[in-house]
Amino acid sequence: MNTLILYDTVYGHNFELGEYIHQNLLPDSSLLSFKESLTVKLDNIDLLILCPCTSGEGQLTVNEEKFYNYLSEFSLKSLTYYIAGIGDQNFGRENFANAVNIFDQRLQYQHARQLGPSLKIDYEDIDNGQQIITKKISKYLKTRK
Ligand SMILES: Cc1cc2nc3c(=O)[nH]c(=O)nc-3n(C[C@H](O)[C@H](O)[C@H](O)COP(=O)(O)O)c2cc1C
Repeated sequence: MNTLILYDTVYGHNFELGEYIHQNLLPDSSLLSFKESLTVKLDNIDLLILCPCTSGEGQLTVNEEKFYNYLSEFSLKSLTYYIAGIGDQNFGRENFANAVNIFDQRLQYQHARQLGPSLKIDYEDIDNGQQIITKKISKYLKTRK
């Protein structure tokens, strides 16, 4: 299985989340920043995990936006994806970790398959988020065997 984990980060939380998934759940995956992702041929990826950072008022970062546009170059019908992004609830319900929603809508629009419901994690509740992710991905890996 060809697995790619992408993150963007300002303060490090989403990088650490990507690293957690990489080290503990998907050790054979590649872990890259969104900035490094624009040369990856997504046709060759089976499982895409996104740990996006939310910036501005519920917006993508510049590098996430580039990747968002890059997605349209590919047919993603055989891609499975999972999105888990850390944000800050103090930015309000509409804006909280909204990068997760933006990518979810885009990937659904391109008919990619969801591994499980996308997850928004508050930066003060990361341990709980990691537990949910661990359960989801472990279950998925068992069903693939
Ligand atoms: C300028 C700025 C704008 C932000 N806007 C949002 C936002 O709209 N929604 C949100 O959930 N978090 C927002 N955040 C908070 C970050 O998403 C949050 O701190 C998160 O932990 C950052 O992830 P990181 O540690 O990977 O950089 C913003 C942070 C900054 C500095």
